[in-house]
Amino acid sequence: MITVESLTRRYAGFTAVEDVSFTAKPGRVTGFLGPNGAGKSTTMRVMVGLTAPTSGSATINGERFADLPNPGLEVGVLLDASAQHAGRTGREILVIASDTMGLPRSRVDEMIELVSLTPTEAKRRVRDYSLGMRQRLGIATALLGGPNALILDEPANGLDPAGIRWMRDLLTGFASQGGTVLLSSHLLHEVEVIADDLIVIGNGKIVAAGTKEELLAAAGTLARSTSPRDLAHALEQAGIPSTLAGDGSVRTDADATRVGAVALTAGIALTELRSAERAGLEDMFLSLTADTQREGVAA
Ligand SMILES: Nc1ncnc2c1ncn2[C@@H]1O[C@H](COP(=O)(O)OP(=O)(O)OP(=O)(O)O)[C@@H](O)[C@H]1O
Repeated sequence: MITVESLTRRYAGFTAVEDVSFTAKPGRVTGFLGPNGAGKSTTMRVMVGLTAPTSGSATINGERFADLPNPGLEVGVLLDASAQHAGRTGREILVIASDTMGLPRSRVDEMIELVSLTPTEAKRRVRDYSLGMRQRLGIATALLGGPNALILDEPANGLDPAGIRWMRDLLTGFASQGGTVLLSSHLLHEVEVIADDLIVIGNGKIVAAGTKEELLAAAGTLARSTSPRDLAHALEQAGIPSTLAGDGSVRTDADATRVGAVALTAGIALTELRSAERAGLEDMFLSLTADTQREGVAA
């Protein structure tokens, strides 16, 4: 279990993270989403003791990272795959990490095999690794100590399609065995497939948190009609706010039954009426973070 409580981090008058609270639960993959500069990395850095909080706390299995006697046995961390020592070979990096944690050397070869680095690649210096190979090495390091929690910043970064599929299976498998996975990613399709729970942050504050089903269901209802303006008007008359999208669809937070009833009363034929859930995570993300997007995108 990863718990963040009332976490605030300020830099010289600038608030990067403000009063952020959430939990990532065992047995679940939690996706941590937000536009560039929203505060994801800062929050994750506080979790693993790389940045001190201005106030509030982050704990892993009830303990602050700095208080864990052998942190690698409790939590696997991958924040920046390119931050590994470039002059060392992949194998050397794993050997050093394994010795530091007091693990048998056999773990190193197990991990190299697990992340599908070939023995030749493992003997190559990290400076000559591709981004995807660094990412695999980072995952190997994170899993080395057999932790029950993982904190991963953009783990799919640089992976090829087969690598992304492999990462997905690895993380869902880890969670299905009771592990806690917290991952940040800008690959919304990937998060939509893999995550059970979602935390959305914008401008340093949590803008939404819940299960994926809850958050996507909260997208409301989508209706189409041959006369969408009349439908939007009828909804407005019934006290139901709606938006008329450029593609002629009418969206509202009201449930489908109410929208259907209003259309029937107004004598408007609907050509489509469904939960807007299918709009997907990308639409939800853009609408939730519209105020905090640099591009000012609206859903
Ligand atoms: N050491 C620092 N000094 C000053 N400001 C910082 C520092 N570290 C982060 N920030 C600022 O805090 C804000 C949050 O940054 P953070 O890296 O946490 O965002 P992020 O959500 O991880 O973004 P991205 O998706 O681009 O990785 C940004 O405005 C960033 O410039």
